[in-house]
Amino acid sequence: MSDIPKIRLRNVHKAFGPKTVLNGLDLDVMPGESVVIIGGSGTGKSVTLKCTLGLMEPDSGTIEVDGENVVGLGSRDRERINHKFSMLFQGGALFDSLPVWENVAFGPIADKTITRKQGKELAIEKLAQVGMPAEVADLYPSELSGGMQKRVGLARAIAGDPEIIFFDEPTTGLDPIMADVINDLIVKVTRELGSTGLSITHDMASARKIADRIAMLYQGKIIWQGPADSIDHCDNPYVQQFINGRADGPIEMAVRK
Ligand SMILES: Nc1ncnc2c1ncn2[C@@H]1O[C@H](COP(=O)(O)OP(=O)(O)OP(=O)(O)O)[C@@H](O)[C@H]1O
Repeated sequence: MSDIPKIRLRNVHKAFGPKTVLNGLDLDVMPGESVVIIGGSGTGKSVTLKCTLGLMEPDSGTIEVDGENVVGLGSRDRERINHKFSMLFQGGALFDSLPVWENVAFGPIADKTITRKQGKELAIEKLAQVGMPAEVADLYPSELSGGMQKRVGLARAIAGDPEIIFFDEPTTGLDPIMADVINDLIVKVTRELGSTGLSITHDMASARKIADRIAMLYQGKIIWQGPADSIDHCDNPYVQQFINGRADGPIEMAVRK
């Protein structure tokens, strides 16, 4: 494993008007590692993801991908970096007007790296990887359940063999069993590809399952990080309050201030 992090955030700051959201955030994600950022609503998980993806510029700090600072890149360089990424969006973000196979193969077809015929073959192969039969390829997103849409979104996220996959609340809106199926699939497909994963979630069951390392975001910083299986034994009171879903604790006191 290389010593250079796949993703490295250093001293990242982001404010909206008077509201400071990220306040010196540091985080490393090593090649092939799966890191899950947890934290309460409005703590800046999405802002962190958007800054890393280049959808939002941090006010200061650096964000490196494979050792290259990507903050402030021009559009051509940004496109080059974005080719390393894919994302599983919270709502699936499928195009309703396109059949499943075109949704799955959308990126490679749009990039003109494959023909439409090859795209359909690729889609069927990727659908199989997420446990879906070939017949699903010709259905439309509206004909699928939420869990199936999520699987199609996952098939799309892996279609271009990305080096890094971002997962935005991958289990939101799913029942606990389907959520577990999706978590297992995330682990399976990222291992098969050898991809690096960066996810954000509130769902501790999901974090425990898909993370090698969990990082907790609070008041604009990572206040604790460690192996997923160590989180239950950590003595950080903020983490303990969050993972046990307690109303009382230091997090509530901070909100009351
Ligand atoms: N474009 C924006 N303009 C102004 N404020 C924003 C913008 N984007 C995010 N914020 C603010 O930044 C804070 C963090 O938002 P963010 O969406 O990152 O939280 P989150 O941790 O992902 O929350 P949730 O778990 O509820 O999705 C919020 O107070 C939000 O209102």
